[in-house]
Amino acid sequence: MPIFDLIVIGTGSAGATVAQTARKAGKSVAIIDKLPFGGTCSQRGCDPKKVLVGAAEIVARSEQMTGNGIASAATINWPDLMAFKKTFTEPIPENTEAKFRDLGIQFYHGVATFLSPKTVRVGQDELTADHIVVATGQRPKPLNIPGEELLIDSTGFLELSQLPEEIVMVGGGYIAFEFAHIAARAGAKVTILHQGKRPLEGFDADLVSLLVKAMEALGIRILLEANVTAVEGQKDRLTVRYEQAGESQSILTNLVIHAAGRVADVAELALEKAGVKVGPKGVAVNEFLQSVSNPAIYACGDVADKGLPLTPLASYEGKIAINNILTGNRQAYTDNPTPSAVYTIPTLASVGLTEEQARKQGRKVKVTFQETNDWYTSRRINESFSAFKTLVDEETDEIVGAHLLGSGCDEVINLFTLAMKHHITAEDLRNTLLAYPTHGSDLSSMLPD
Ligand SMILES: Cc1cc2nc3c(=O)[nH]c(=O)nc-3n(C[C@H](O)[C@H](O)[C@H](O)COP(=O)(O)OP(=O)(O)OC[C@H]3O[C@@H](n4cnc5c(N)ncnc54)[C@H](O)[C@@H]3O)c2cc1C
Ligand SMILES: NC(=O)c1ccc[n+]([C@@H]2O[C@H](COP(=O)([O-])OP(=O)(O)OC[C@H]3O[C@@H](n4cnc5c(N)ncnc54)[C@H](O)[C@@H]3O)[C@@H](O)[C@H]2O)c1
Repeated sequence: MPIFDLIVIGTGSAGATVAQTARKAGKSVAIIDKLPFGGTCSQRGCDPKKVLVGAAEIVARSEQMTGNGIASAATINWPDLMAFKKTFTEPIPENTEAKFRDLGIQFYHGVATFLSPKTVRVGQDELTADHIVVATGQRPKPLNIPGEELLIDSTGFLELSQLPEEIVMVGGGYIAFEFAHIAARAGAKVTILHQGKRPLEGFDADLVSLLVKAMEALGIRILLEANVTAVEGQKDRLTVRYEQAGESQSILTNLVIHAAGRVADVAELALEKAGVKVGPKGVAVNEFLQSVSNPAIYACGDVADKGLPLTPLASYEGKIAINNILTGNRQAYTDNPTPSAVYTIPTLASVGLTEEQARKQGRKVKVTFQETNDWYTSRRINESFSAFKTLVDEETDEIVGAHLLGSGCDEVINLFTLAMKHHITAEDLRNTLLAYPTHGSDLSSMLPD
């Protein structure tokens, strides 16, 4: 039985960070993945998604400017766009494998399953190690409805060779909103069926309602408190059945996409054989990202029950987990300001507390909210929906939350994050010179005097 210092399960942002750092520190390392190496972000998530968003932005920008110097709007050629996307995703597995080989990391393809607290099986191999890191990410949550097998998930959407005319998204979070914009800009008729009262629940309600208006102006239908009960039909002739306000309704469509959330991917791990406890949000870990029930096991990234399931956190947690394995639990997980963006057009971005959260916590904050479609940065590109909301602590003058809607706000949110992380006050920010005219130069006008 091969014996290692460390086994890592998962080759995504979290797992790869752990394996590479451990190997560079001289440890013998094995890494396992059931899918082509490289994880979600680079092959089935952030990166390919944003290639498609890039094309959708060109369509949106050219539509906005038609009649203002642009003769006609651009259109998307879906097969060409997918071919371009593949130039990013296809090299990933080979490049990842080559990196592991160069570093001397032993790699295994297949499903990892625990046999005991320190032993894992992959295919015919049984591997054992002093420490095992679970970095297996998330998978779409089961919907438990008849016809569930007729839906495709985000991975399926990012692989579509042709875009159908009509699409229904089940769910009202990141994936539903981002994919709805891509598909609509590529010419599809999109309906979002969301079970809750408001979509994108974690984001500022005022900005989300403006974003919803922007989507409706684009022709995207958003149905709220709509509970999908079944999907029927075959191939590209599907009926989605749902209940809304006590009434049974249905929609005929060509494609139904699962965008109703993701859960920790622990199904095949047999974690009970390793004595590893799992909570509703994933593997239960302490502040050192160590399993609360088996000290030989650590978990990081989307599969761990700490932090949000976002790429920057997966790598951050990977670094913490491996530092703790190498040095004996010295680095506690701390909540950093974590920016997040929804790549719709206009983009929605957020960091820190929402107004609702600040009020619940009893924080005394100055709240500044304004629609900015008449600001130069929006008018220059003829953007109709843009706004911001900032929250500044009344006593310390530090920013506790920033919420932005509009072009460029996925970059501007990083300036707010820097200010929050390094305790730069609103006054200091207002007095910082920033290149003009840029989206960033709007920052000082978003802060109270
Ligand atoms: C469509 C989509 C778009 C996204 N867009 C963004 C974005 O714009 N920005 C952002 O910050 N985040 C985004 N995310 C989230 C981001 O992709 C994840 O937070 C990040 O990839 C998590 O990394 P990870 O290493 O924890 O897991 P992953 O990258 O998911 O890696 C886990 C790996 O473990 C493997 N695995 C699972 N179980 C087993 C097993 N039993 N045996 C062997 N291998 C196993 C899987 O095959 C997978 O390769 C997006 C996610 C999706 C789905
Ligand atoms: N830009 C980004 O950073 C980005 C983009 C995509 C995904 N992600 C990550 O991936 C995760 C998964 O994305 P997601 O959009 O699937 O999940 P999500 O949690 O963002 O949204 C799922 C939504 O679907 C709703 N829902 C749940 N069950 C439903 C049902 N049966 N019918 C209708 N609606 C239902 C939920 O209330 C929720 O609003 C996210 O939490 C995020 O962390 C990030």
